[in-house]
Amino acid sequence: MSDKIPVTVLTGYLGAGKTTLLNRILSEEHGRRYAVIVNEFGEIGIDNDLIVGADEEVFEMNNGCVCCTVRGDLIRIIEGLVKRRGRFDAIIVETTGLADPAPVAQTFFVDKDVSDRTRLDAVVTVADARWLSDRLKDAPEAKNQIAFADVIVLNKTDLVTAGELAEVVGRIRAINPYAKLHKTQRAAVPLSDVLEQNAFDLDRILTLEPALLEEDDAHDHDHHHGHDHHHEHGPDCGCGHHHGDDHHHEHANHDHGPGHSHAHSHAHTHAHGGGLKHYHDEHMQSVSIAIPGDVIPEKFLPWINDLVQREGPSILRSKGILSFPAEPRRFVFQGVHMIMEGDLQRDWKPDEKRESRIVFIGRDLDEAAIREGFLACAA
Ligand SMILES: Nc1nc2c(ncn2[C@@H]2O[C@H](COP(=O)(O)OP(=O)(O)OP(=O)(O)O)[C@@H](O)[C@H]2O)c(=O)[nH]1
Repeated sequence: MSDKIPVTVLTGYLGAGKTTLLNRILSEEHGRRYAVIVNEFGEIGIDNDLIVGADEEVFEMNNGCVCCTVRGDLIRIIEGLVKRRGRFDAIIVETTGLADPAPVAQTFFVDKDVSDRTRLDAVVTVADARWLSDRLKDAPEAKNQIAFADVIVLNKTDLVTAGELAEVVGRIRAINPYAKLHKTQRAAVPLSDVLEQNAFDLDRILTLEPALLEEDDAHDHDHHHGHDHHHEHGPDCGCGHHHGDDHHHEHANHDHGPGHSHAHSHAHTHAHGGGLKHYHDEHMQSVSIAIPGDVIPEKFLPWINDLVQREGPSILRSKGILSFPAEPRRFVFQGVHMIMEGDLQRDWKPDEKRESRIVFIGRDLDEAAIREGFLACAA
């Protein structure tokens, strides 16, 4: 593994329990030292006061909305931090409850100085079991935070019945079938389940359990399968903030034009055996396609580049592991909206089945076209 500093992006809707989790992280005896970067939206210093722990350094970014100003701020703070390497082992970025995690996540790919020194370890989303279902209906940023998550801490389970909890899990799985999900009270989750996950590590990018890809819900009730579904709708960055004309998203391609609309989830319920419910989310969906063998890089690379350029606003996350003919190494890529990176990584192991697999999480994806395009790259 690289000696890059791991960064955890902690997100979640207002009041979900981010500060509770952060306090737990900072007060537990884990022998690690964390630098914490807190993004405040408007209120100065409040979260800072709530955070316990003497050894940690807390940096605040008060310059407004995380999705607009932060890149520059975050880059400056991280550059300052890495110069003082040795005083801490890892970084946690807590974002405001209204933030789209995309620009924060992108910072770790886009900025060379930052990406040379740090690696995005995981996006951890804290969700409120009592209110999440409602917020998924009326708050696009809440949905984005779920869609982006590598780890979901489903908190405040004390406030719901078992049936309500199963329902909210079903709704989460309709949006993001891949994240690890932990149900908690007071964000009490073993820190080893939240920190240092390597969820974004290019070498372990597909943390998907193969079973998740099968149409089979027998193995674990948490592993509901997101049913792909598409629907015509304009692109929607979902950031939920109104932006002036004076800011630029260099590569991020957030569409704040007339197509900016709030996604409402009109969930359909399907009762399955055992009382489990599967929800379809008409706007947020996942597409996962596997080719049982090689793809041709000269076909695949132009195709994927073109796809993320064109569909970037609606693709929240993309990941893939590819097998190229006569190439002993695995080609691994990941992306956030239209920013994508990929390279050849470790060798395929002798006992590993060489296959090519891609996953997208996004809004209103044209699954049939994506599938057709990818299959056309098969060797
Ligand atoms: N009932 C219940 N309350 C909880 C739980 N976890 C946290 N809380 C309470 O929920 C409130 C919000 O928790 P915070 O940790 O401040 O949430 P946050 O996500 O940091 O909130 P913002 O900073 O406003 O976005 C606090 O009053 C917590 O004490 C839980 O599991 N059950």
